[in-house]
Amino acid sequence: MDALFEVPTPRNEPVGTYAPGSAEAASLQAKLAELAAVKHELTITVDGEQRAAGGDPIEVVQPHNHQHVLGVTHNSTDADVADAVAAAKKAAPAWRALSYADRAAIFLRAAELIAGPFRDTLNGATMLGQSKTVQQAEIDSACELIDFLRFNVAFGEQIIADQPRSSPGVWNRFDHRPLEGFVLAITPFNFTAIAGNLPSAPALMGNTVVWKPSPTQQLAAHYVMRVFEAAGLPPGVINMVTGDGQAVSRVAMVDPDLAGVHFTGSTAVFQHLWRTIGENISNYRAYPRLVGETGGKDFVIAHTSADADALVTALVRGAFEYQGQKCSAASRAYIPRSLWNSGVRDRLADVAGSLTYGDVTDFANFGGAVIDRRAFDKHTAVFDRIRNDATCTVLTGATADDSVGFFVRPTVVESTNPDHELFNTEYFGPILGVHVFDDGDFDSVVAQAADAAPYALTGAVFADDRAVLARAGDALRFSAGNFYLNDKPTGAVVGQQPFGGARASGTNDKAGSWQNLIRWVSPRTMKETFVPPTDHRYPHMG
Ligand SMILES: NC(=O)c1ccc[n+]([C@@H]2O[C@H](COP(=O)([O-])OP(=O)(O)OC[C@H]3O[C@@H](n4cnc5c(N)ncnc54)[C@H](O)[C@@H]3O)[C@@H](O)[C@H]2O)c1
Ligand SMILES: N[C@@H](CCC=O)C(=O)O
Repeated sequence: MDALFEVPTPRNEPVGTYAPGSAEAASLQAKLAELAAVKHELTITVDGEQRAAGGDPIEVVQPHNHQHVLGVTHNSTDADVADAVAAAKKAAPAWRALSYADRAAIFLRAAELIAGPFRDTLNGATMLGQSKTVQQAEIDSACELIDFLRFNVAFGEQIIADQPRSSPGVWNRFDHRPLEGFVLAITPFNFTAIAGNLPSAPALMGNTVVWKPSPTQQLAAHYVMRVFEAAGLPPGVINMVTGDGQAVSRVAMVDPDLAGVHFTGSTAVFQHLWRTIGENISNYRAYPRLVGETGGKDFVIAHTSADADALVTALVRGAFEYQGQKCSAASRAYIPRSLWNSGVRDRLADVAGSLTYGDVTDFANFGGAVIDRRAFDKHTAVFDRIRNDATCTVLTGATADDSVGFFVRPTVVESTNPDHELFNTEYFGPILGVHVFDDGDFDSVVAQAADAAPYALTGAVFADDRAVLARAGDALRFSAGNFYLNDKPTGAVVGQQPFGGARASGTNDKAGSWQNLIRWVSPRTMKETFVPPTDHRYPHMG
């Protein structure tokens, strides 16, 4: 049917509380038990068919209980990826011929399925597979993913409605075509919402997709794929391949029909993908669109006028929720000496030291484990270096225990050296570096912090003095794509704080906004002249 429709006005999904004794807590606990009791076969999905990939097996475990295997996935082979690419190309003509309303309806339906019957499944899979507490899973795999799906439909409509002007006797139009070819979505372990958004955003705009999730997020990714199917997504529109990505790099990245890459993950991997495209640039049918959101070294800078309680709460939540494994996590703080000595140091160390990290199925815990052995080893190596560094004082933490799960304690380290690795290296875990400065040095500290790290993702300033907030905001203008005044630097909400950073943090195409979706269309400008001229001569020719 060809008609003009107005899409439903999106609203942010309310966050469930899962309070002790509540029906929602009981329902989720039952689902957690059900998911943990099964050893899942975590397949690829190509052209609507599920099958095991042909490469080496990979065990997907609970990070907080690494002996518990949740399922087995396999590395995809070159042939698996080639099949997925072929399926995406085959599905493209019918998918892009479908009206925007029909495509949008599928993703709106997916949002309602996640809000309803699939909510516990996605939350449970995210908790068990990625070691998120119920609060952290709820804001991710339920609310943020639902929000992406609902808001993207409205943003897509806004893009389609944006049309050029027309002069008398002429009708100018934009035909917002999808890209020619297929889009490759490569997603990180830490957010189920990002994993669901990266393939679905280009698909909404009419593209077909090959999606490779992270092996450590594969349990939740498996169920996101089932949601898309249950919502009526036709076979081949989103094809999921599994494993470490090597075959994707060998096959999909160099395919002449690669139309775009939608990536979130580390800076190093994105730069590798970009280089691969650069090396093959003359082999593609069109220039592939590159959208990548990557690492961060996110700051909190306090002024003497800051509220100490708000500052400590923001540091604890910003640095230690989800074990610091958010690209937005506070990982470096700059605190004036008077504030530090009048209680902030002791309260921060006390609260951080009291946080409980454990089995996330016990809802009383504040956090879980880091994602895998590699992350665990990286943190213990950092602790070894810090302990042997005279510029560093550990206030709490710097211990780790992998006997049951990959547990790393919330760690606060004070360093007298603002050029220390604590202030420029992404660890992606629960380590907060603190530099304490003389009260009068605020402006010079802001200037140093602005460029101390190669990243520019998130950052926050705490002050009660408006002139200070304004001055710091100017000095830090290019140091964070998401900038917070008197709030923690994590927890962006779709439609409210469009998310993304610049410099080494990515292309800043703002997930959860029209600015991301516009990368997945290639407009054709059309001009129709109703009564075309029939004489080639101009008036000045007499
Ligand atoms: N800026 C953001 O919005 C944002 C959001 C979430 C995470 N992150 C960043 O992601 C990182 C953590 O996530 P991660 O550990 O999953 O990142 P990662 O870079 O290790 O992996 C990301 C994805 O790339 C795949 N991959 C790795 N090598 C590949 C290759 N050669 N070819 C193809 N695919 C390959 C992985 O399997 C995974 O699916 C952190 O740096 C974090 O800051 C950024
Ligand atoms: N958008 C999330 C971070 C995503 C990266 O890991 C936040 O704002 O905390």
